[in-house]
Amino acid sequence: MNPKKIAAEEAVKLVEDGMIIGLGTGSTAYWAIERIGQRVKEGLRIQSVATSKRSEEQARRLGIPIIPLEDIERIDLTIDGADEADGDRNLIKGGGGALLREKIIATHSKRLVIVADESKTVDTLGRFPLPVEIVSFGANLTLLRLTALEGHPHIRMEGDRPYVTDNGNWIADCRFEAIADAPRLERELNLIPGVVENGLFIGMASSVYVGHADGSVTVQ
Ligand SMILES: O=C[C@H](O)[C@H](O)[C@H](O)COP(=O)(O)O
Repeated sequence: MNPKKIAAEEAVKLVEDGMIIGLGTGSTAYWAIERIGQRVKEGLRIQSVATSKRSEEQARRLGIPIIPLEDIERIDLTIDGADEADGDRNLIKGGGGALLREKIIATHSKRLVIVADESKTVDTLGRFPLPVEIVSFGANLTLLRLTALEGHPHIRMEGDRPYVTDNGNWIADCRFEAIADAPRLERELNLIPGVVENGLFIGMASSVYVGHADGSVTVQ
């Protein structure tokens, strides 16, 4: 039993005919997209928007209808993964670099359902390095501000070059270890010029589907 797969497949039971679905990014959201693809082949009628180029390619390969964001006014349900989820369903996201598109889609979704295995559940957010998307211009100065917040930032690398997001930006991974006041940190980070968005998703998730090794799924 793959806990990520069973959590994702359970969440896909929420998808109904006529919905506009936000497709998440990552190794857990992957299974949700696969299952949605199967259901589309069986006759499910939905439209979707993707949170990354990777997920869009997967959806197109599976025949899931993708619509441009400019053409929609609502998203009914988004199913996405997370790097950490606390007991209040606050999240760290962006381990796969998709946080900006994910946050835009999540903000405009009537429901954000998170799918994860139990390794992602935590008491306090922050052990997973918090991804912060920054513009490359003046990145060294932006890093100084992140350091002043005790974020111990490191530019994410891909080989010997900075990793570049779907939006052409860089990611600074920040080690806060334990984030005592996540709403405040989210605001402080986004006030830094050069920061585009950060991976704290506070009060956004409607539910978290957690897959366990014994094949069960619990919903928080
Ligand atoms: O940028 C990536 C996303 O936020 C992912 O949803 C997150 O990193 C979790 O990915 P995974 O399911 O692969 O652990």
